[in-house]
Amino acid sequence: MESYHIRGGNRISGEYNVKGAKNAALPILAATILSGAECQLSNIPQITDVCSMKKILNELGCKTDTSDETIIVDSRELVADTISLKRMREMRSSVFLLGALLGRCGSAVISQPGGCNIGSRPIDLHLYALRRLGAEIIEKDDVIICKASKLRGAVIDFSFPSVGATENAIMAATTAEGHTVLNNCAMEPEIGDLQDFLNACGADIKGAGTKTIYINGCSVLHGGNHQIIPDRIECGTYLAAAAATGGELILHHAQSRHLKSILEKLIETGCEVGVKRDKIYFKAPAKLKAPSKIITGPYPEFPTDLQSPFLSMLTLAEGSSYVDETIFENRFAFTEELKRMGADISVEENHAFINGVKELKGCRLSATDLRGGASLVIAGLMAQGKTVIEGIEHIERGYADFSQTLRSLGADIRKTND
Ligand SMILES: CC(=O)N[C@H]1[C@@H](OP(=O)(O)OP(=O)(O)OC[C@H]2O[C@@H](n3ccc(=O)[nH]c3=O)[C@H](O)[C@@H]2O)O[C@H](CO)[C@@H](O)[C@@H]1O
Ligand SMILES: C=C(OP(=O)(O)O)C(=O)O
Repeated sequence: MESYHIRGGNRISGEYNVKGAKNAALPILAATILSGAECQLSNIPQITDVCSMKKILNELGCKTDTSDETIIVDSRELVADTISLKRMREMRSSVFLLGALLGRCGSAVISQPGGCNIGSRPIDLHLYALRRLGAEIIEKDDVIICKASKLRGAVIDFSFPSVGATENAIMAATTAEGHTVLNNCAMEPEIGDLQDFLNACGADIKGAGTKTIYINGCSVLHGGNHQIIPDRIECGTYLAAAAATGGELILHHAQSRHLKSILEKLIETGCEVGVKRDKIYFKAPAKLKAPSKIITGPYPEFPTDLQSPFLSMLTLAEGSSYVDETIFENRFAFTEELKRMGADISVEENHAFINGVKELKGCRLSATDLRGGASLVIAGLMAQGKTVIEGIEHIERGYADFSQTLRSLGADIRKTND
């Protein structure tokens, strides 16, 4: 079983090239199916979720050719419309195959997607949108069978701005007959990236990044080239690690306009932040101050994916910090592990109260989800003595070369197989 061994106390300092966004790369890889042609995607992060998505594409008949951070997907010949239970369970993003397959061949057979254990994560909004576009959906035992002899444009009103449901609806509507209007959409930058990729393949989509998206269906797409946007969550995680350890960072290929709520919180804790084109210059004080309450919410509010790294970072801050998690009902599980290190945290429903303590003690910890896992690594970097983190497969779903990157930035961390 692989684990990270960390000896705390070193600062996270240096320079880093931010990788492509996991949450943009995964739906866009699925969307290559809609093109029915060859697409070249660059700035693809080398993470295990991308490997899982490539396996699914291959099993459906797509040919993939990978070199470093570029993938060419040739989706001319599809041989299947069914995703196995095993592949569906590997990651949440397997659900994107639903919109892509329906749009391409009018049928898809899937099951409930797996992924991080951070809440119940139903897919009712995805299914609602696809039904509005004319899909017939039968849910039987573990299997979800979707069919549409013809998808037709529709007005779709989301009751909540779900990121994944917005993306699945965009994919299915891209090749539907007629116009689609999506209301109360999620506005995350990764949705804009999906729009840009599909438009590069000949789609007619406008409005991503706002609450309303307009799609003129077109029967045939062509191949296209696209560069994935930088990962704002990876960027925020390394900033939290530097802030937690009194470090200094220069991040290259960053998109600071996607990081507004994050940089504002870091400035409140006493960090200095400078931005020049695609670079972020960052310097943390010796001791952080507790910021005003962190409340997660749909973009542009504070991202739920950075709630845990920030909470971890605040365990040694001066004063009391408050965090409200409004997106996922089970995203404080990692705080139990932080408490074993000596953190003073109490959780009531979706509120966490953190009283800054003088030190954390190294411990043997277990990661149970991606961002919670990254936050345990941050705690290990801050702690006295040695921390061992198990369950690192969760972390490597979303961070490329996590331990090597942290080591190159000064951490005493090693990955072992014991
Ligand atoms: C691959 C990807 O992009 N993952 C991101 C995406 O996940 P994901 O697309 O799963 O997140 P959603 O925006 O859909 O989920 C937000 C909330 O809506 C609920 N919901 C969602 C869909 C649905 O059909 N019914 C329903 O009730 C969820 O349970 C959750 O409480 O956005 C989340 C919120 O920013 C991020 O944490 C994830 O990193
Ligand atoms: C929850 C996350 O991802 P996913 O939706 O892929 O499970 C995440 O990136 O923090």
